[in-house]
Amino acid sequence: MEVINFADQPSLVSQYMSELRDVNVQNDMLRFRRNLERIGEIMAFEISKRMRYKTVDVTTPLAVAPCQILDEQVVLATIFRAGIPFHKGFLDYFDHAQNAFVSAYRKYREKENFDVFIEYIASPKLDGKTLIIADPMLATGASMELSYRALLTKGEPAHVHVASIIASKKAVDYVRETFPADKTTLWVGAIDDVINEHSYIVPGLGDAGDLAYGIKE
Ligand SMILES: O=P(O)(O)OC[C@H]1O[C@H](OP(=O)(O)OP(=O)(O)O)[C@H](O)[C@@H]1O
Ligand SMILES: O=c1cc[nH]c(=O)[nH]1
Ligand SMILES: [Mg+2]
Repeated sequence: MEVINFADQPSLVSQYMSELRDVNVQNDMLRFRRNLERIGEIMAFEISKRMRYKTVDVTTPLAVAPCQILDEQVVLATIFRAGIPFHKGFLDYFDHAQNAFVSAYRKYREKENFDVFIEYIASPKLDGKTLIIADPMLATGASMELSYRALLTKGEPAHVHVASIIASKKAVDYVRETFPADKTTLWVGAIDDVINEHSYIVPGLGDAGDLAYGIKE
């Protein structure tokens, strides 16, 4: 599995990442959501460079111009709730994409132990398509794996791009073990070393869903 880490090269993504992490900036919910979106836009553009294009003739007011257009059917999947602004960034670039939505939530058995439940899925058929699954946080990797398995009930994608903003080292290894190596690419804004006893990424950024939409009960 190929892993592309935006932290390996200087770019504006680093600036947006610093604002997402910063306790003095991240409490501005509008900016927090917009930064998730902006990183989604940039990742969409970088992923688009790996896609297949075909040449078509386009009529301009003066003549016919040969133009390259996307020759893959993209499906943009996301995981509620923190995935929503990140997904929007992708959708603003892949405007002809189909979309899939999955809900995954942690149900705590006790303080430190939880199961992840998938309750909702809405997806088009996925056979032969390019699936991008966008979720800003990849902590244990459980939500991503279970969402992917739920999506596989809708068909077998030709390629899977897993897009995340912060991944733990453990989750990168987990995705490597559980996703098909020959047709998965993992895109991340940063990889952090630690996940704590509550399965939060450290240093991470905190609870992405709460920061984007407000604290839940
Ligand atoms: O890799 P994991 O250990 O499964 O954790 C990652 C999940 O945690 C976050 O969602 P959360 O469950 O907090 O729900 P939310 O988006 O509603 O805040 C995040 O958006 C991922 O879906
Ligand atoms: O660090 C983490 C882990 C899971 N979910 C989050 O929002 N943040
Ligand atoms: Mg959350």
